[in-house]
Order: sequence, then C-alpha cells, then structure tokens
Amino acid sequence: MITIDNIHKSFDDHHVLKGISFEFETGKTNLIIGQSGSGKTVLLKSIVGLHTIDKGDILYDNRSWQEMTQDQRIELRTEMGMVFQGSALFDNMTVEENIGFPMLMYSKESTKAKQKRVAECIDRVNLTGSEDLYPSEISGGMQKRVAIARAIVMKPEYLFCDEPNSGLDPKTAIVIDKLIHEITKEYNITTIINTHDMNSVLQIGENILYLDKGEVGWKGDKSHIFNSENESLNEFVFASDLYQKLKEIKED
Ligand SMILES: Nc1ncnc2c1ncn2[C@@H]1O[C@H](COP(=O)(O)OP(=O)(O)OP(=O)(O)O)[C@@H](O)[C@H]1O
Repeated sequence: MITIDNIHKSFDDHHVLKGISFEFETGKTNLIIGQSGSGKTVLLKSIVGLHTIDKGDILYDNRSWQEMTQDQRIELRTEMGMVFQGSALFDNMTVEENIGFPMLMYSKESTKAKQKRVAECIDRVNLTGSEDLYPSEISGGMQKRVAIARAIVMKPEYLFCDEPNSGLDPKTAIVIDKLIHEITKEYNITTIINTHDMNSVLQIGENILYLDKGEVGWKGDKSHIFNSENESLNEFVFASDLYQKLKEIKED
C-alpha cells in the first residue's frame, strides 16, 4: 500500500498539489484521473521520487519517504516498475534485451536465473516468438507489452503506469488494461495508473482518485463514478468520448 499524506508541491509560485491524501491499495489497480493540468503527472512523479515534495509524506508499506536515508531511497527504487507514456523502449535493443535490461543493471542473480526470469515475462505478456525483433518492427500494442514485461521483470512491489493507453486503438487499449489488471492481481502489486481514458476507468477502476485543480475532488470505485455529486467530476465523466458515444447511440 502507498499512502500519501497531505502532500504539497509547487513550482515557483505555482501551487500544483494542494494537500493531497489518499491510500493506493495493494493488489488493486489504483487510478489517478482528472482534467488536463490537474496535477496527475506531478503527483505520479512525486510518488516515484522524481519530484521532491514540499510538504507532507509518502508511506510505502508504512516506510516514510521523509524518514528514509538516501540508501533506503535508492533501495526503494528497485521495488518500483514503471511503464512510461509512449513505452520508452531502447530502439537499438531487441524485445528480449529491452525486457532484460533492468536485470542486467541491477540483479545479482546468475545469468541462467536472469534468462529464466526474462523468458517468464516474455511468456506472460504473450510475446514468445518476438524475442529478437526490434521496437521498430513491432506494433504499438506489442511495444506496450514489452514495456510492461520490462517493468515487472524485477518483481516490483509497486507498478506505475503513465497513460498506458496513449496512442493505442480502443481494442488494443482494452487488452493492455486487462494485462495490467491481471498482473496486479497475480503478483499482488500496488499499481497506480495515470489516465484520461474513461474506458479504462470503467474496466479497471478499482480505487480512483479524481484530482481537481491539485486537490482531491473525489475518491471511489468505478461502480460509483456515475452517481457522484461532484460537479467537476460529472463534467469530466460526461465530456468523455465514451459517454458522448453512448449518448449518440441512445439518441439514434
Ligand atoms: N517541471 C515543471 N515545472 C513547472 N511547472 C510544471 C512542471 N511540471 C508540471 N508543471 C505544471 O503543473 C501543472 C500540472 O501538470 P501535470 O503535468 O501534472 O498535469 P496533468 O494532470 O498530468 O495533465 P495532462 O493530463 O495534460 O498530462 C501544470 O500547470 C503544469 O504546467
């Protein structure tokens, strides 16, 4: 579980995160949603440790970020897997090399054990047979699966995904959402996903934080999102492509 406790973050005089508290639960797909500019990326980067927060604390299974030594923070990073927007694969490495890269850098296991783990992950994301291909030779959906396999190869406690569906067609996006959701359950990971995508919210939104101009606008799960009394959230939900399409179908 990751608990954020009253966190604040400003850039010069721009106060972006204004006292956010939330619990991201273990074994669940936790979603951060909100309008563009509401602070989703700044929040995710703060949790990953890429931004220094100005106030408050972040607890990683009860371990306080503020109280950690530099060595403990470095150790914590090895427990984190990340799927970046646009996949961020190494163009000059094959699928297998991309997935194995974190092990090459950080794992102290034997070469044989590393190869076994990489093969397991390739199999888990259904990329068996594509090991020797380069990113430019595979589809966007396959690239995303490589990014997911690379993120889980070190068996992380925490998985962070920044807009994992960006650039994917709706059908592939559903496959990727399902994969992240299944992996979260199988490995009992605390997964946090930043998304705009209402389809994802309705598919895998088990624990949702809606950010409204840097504040907590609403918390809940997908089954309650349509019944919220929060005006700003309703605007966000009802302005989504998905809702508009459903409305058009109903009106036809
Ligand atoms: N490094 C930075 N320096 C200064 N301002 C920043 C920085 N990063 C983000 N911001 C500002 O913080 C605010 C929130 O940005 P953020 O990227 O978190 O929004 P978001 O909710 O992720 O939006 P989007 O959905 O468009 O990605 C914006 O006004 C942005 O300009």
